[in-house]
Amino acid sequence: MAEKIKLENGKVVTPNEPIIPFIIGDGIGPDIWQAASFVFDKAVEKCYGGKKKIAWREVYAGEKAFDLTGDWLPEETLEVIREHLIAIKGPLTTPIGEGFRSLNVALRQELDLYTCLRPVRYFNGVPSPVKRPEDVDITIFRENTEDIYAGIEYAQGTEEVEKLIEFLQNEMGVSKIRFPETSAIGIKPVSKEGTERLVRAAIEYAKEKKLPSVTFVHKGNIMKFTEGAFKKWGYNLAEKEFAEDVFTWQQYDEIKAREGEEVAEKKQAEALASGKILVKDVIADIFLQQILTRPKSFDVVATLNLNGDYASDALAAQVGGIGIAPGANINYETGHAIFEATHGTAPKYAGLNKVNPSSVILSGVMMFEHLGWQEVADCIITALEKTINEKTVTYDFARLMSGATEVKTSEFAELVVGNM
Ligand SMILES: NC(=O)C1=CN([C@@H]2O[C@H](COP(=O)(O)OP(=O)(O)OC[C@H]3O[C@@H](n4cnc5c(N)ncnc54)[C@H](OP(=O)(O)O)[C@@H]3O)[C@@H](O)[C@H]2O)C=CC1
Ligand SMILES: O=C(O)CCC(=O)C(=O)O
Ligand SMILES: [Mg+2]
Repeated sequence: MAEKIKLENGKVVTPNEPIIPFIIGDGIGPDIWQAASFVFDKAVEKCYGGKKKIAWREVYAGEKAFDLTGDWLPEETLEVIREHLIAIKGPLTTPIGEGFRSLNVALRQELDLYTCLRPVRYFNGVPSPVKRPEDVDITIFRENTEDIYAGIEYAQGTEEVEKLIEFLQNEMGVSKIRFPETSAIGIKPVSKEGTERLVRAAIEYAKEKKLPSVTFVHKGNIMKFTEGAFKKWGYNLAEKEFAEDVFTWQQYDEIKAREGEEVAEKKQAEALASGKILVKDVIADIFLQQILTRPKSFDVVATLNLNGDYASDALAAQVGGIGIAPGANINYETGHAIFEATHGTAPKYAGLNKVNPSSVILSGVMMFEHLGWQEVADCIITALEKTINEKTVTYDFARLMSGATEVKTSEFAELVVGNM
């Protein structure tokens, strides 16, 4: 019997026939969803021989929702996901000139899915532009509800922006708006609560997976009270809530100021030798260089919304591109999660049965792990790797590989299933 997934004592409880809402998505969405869901169903069948299966329930968002209901993001869709906890989606186009800045962002905000979790690792055989792609094994915890990404913006020439600029100049003494007559204004909210819950989730993850470091990526040297505070609140939270588990660069600096560099070095070395997680930070621009020059320095990354967006596409490129970049949007307290690829709707490929479905397939792998169906996740990974190693791949990999056979999205899915 089809049943809802539940959260009991903070743990996901998955029935044998869980109802999982899905959004097909716009652009390449239908092509990749068809391929990915075929892989999911076959893997579940292979692992459980009919004893377990997914009861898929389609919900609408984006162009399909608009065509059917006149609404880009119907309330019913949000209600169904709220009720069923877990969902998976294809990419959604942002309707230009409509009320939503981005439907994807709106879904994250409405359900308060504060962590955008994007693990980036190399799969054997995938073509990459770097020499040692296997050195990349970095999990991004991107804050998903705040920052300049929250969409609080006022267009140039509007009454609102005039009011805001006048307030900033006259009430707040701001004199740095270079061209006040022709400026638009964006607002960047970054809170202590928002930072703390994200950083807590990132450290919990590092603890659970026994990873040696968590790095805060920020631009706090310039944006001191938002990105700088993210770093400060992050360090304080780590030291307060994870005193037994971490050693931080903030502690290092304090010991160094008090007792000298040698002592600080010694204490850090002792802490790390005893298995503590090193909590450190890096400024966002140099981070983009260091992920190329020494990616092994990073394990878990906790960062703000916009930094996380840029970093996830940049890191994806290092391990083969956005065609193989999965993700999840999660609220660890309520248990709500929406799994989705890192990429968008790639409109020029819509309906061509051409693009790589691996990002959605791997987002499904993350979903199966989250549900506790590890054997299904393992079965898909093994078959996917085998298919890539056989060099039967979609256009994005084929153009970078020698001796590859280019296959269509649906053919790739069939080959993956054949390799299970
Ligand atoms: N979560 C979401 O739903 C997201 C939605 N979007 C939305 O998507 C739309 C298009 O955004 P855009 O900036 O073009 O970014 P996209 O990620 O949609 O596409 C950019 C490029 O990435 C490559 N690509 C994307 N997906 C795949 C895939 N599955 N397999 C192989 N290659 C792939 C293609 O590269 P190439 O040209 O080299 O072949 C494509 O042209 C916008 O409306 C944007 O707002 C964007 C990001 C996330
Ligand atoms: O919502 C969008 O249109 C873009 C979102 C995005 O790029 C992302 O979350 O990585
Ligand atoms: Mg993005």
